[in-house]
Amino acid sequence: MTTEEPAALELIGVQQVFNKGRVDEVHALRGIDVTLRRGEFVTVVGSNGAGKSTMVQAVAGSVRPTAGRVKMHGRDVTTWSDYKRAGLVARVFDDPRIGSAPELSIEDNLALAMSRGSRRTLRFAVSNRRRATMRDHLAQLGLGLENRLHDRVGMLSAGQRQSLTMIMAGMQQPQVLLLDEHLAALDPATAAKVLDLTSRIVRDMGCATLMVTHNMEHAIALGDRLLVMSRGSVIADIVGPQGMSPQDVIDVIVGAGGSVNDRSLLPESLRGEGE
Ligand SMILES: Nc1ncnc2c1ncn2[C@@H]1O[C@H](COP(=O)(O)OP(=O)(O)OP(=O)(O)O)[C@@H](O)[C@H]1O
Repeated sequence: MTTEEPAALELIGVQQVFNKGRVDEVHALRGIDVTLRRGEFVTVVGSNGAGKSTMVQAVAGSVRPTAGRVKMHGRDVTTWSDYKRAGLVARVFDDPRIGSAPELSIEDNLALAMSRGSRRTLRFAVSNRRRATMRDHLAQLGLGLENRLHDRVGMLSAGQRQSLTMIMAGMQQPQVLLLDEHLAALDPATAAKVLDLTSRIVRDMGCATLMVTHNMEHAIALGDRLLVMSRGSVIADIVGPQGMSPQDVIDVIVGAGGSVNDRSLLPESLRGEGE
């Protein structure tokens, strides 16, 4: 008898109600069931307010679901704080200023990333071996940051900083990587570079990855699976979306009863026709 490896990430009937019982009550997640295997790269699209960020937060532990369970490698982490999940989960935000400490040097930020999930200490930051590892990782970016280890991160451009955050996420060796519109603030050329880096880091790490994006082309190109969210539910789970056009995905969304109110998801010819 073979023992099957538990899923890297499981969301089981996850519900999230904000402002319960008030006039402004919001059902942000209405019973989400999603499973990711180790190494799986899942992209998530959906209209504004569909619940994408809330789902990411439920995985990160920054919101506690109203109902349902979150499991990582078979372990129930539903009640774990984001701090307690730090050794399992890495997250890259849409704002490049979040995710690294501006007052600290590149070296110290990387040292923190390496120690994340264990004791947070900078004591080993001066080890030559670790510094060489940092230089190797930074050199892959082709931005010359390997020669600026002692520069403060606050001096870096948005693209350099988001690239550094991706490297830091990789160094954490997480079981689950969360990318929450992490290219949104970057110009197209920089976004393309960070996207390429993302794809390399994800393949090297072999962790389960959830990437929320408003860019349908990115979602189609990168996802082993593409999830479509609408009004707090996953309305489509497309395996191997490569080869589909944005219009094909929109047809799936509409066919599943969803709508596209996010104009950036639409092909240019259809913009202006959303709800
Ligand atoms: N802390 C909160 N308190 C109250 N309502 C919230 C909170 N966070 C999110 N919401 C609401 O929950 C719903 C889902 O929001 P969420 O941010 O998850 O959507 P999203 O799909 O990420 O949207 P977008 O693409 O616009 O970022 C929205 O109606 C939002 O206003």
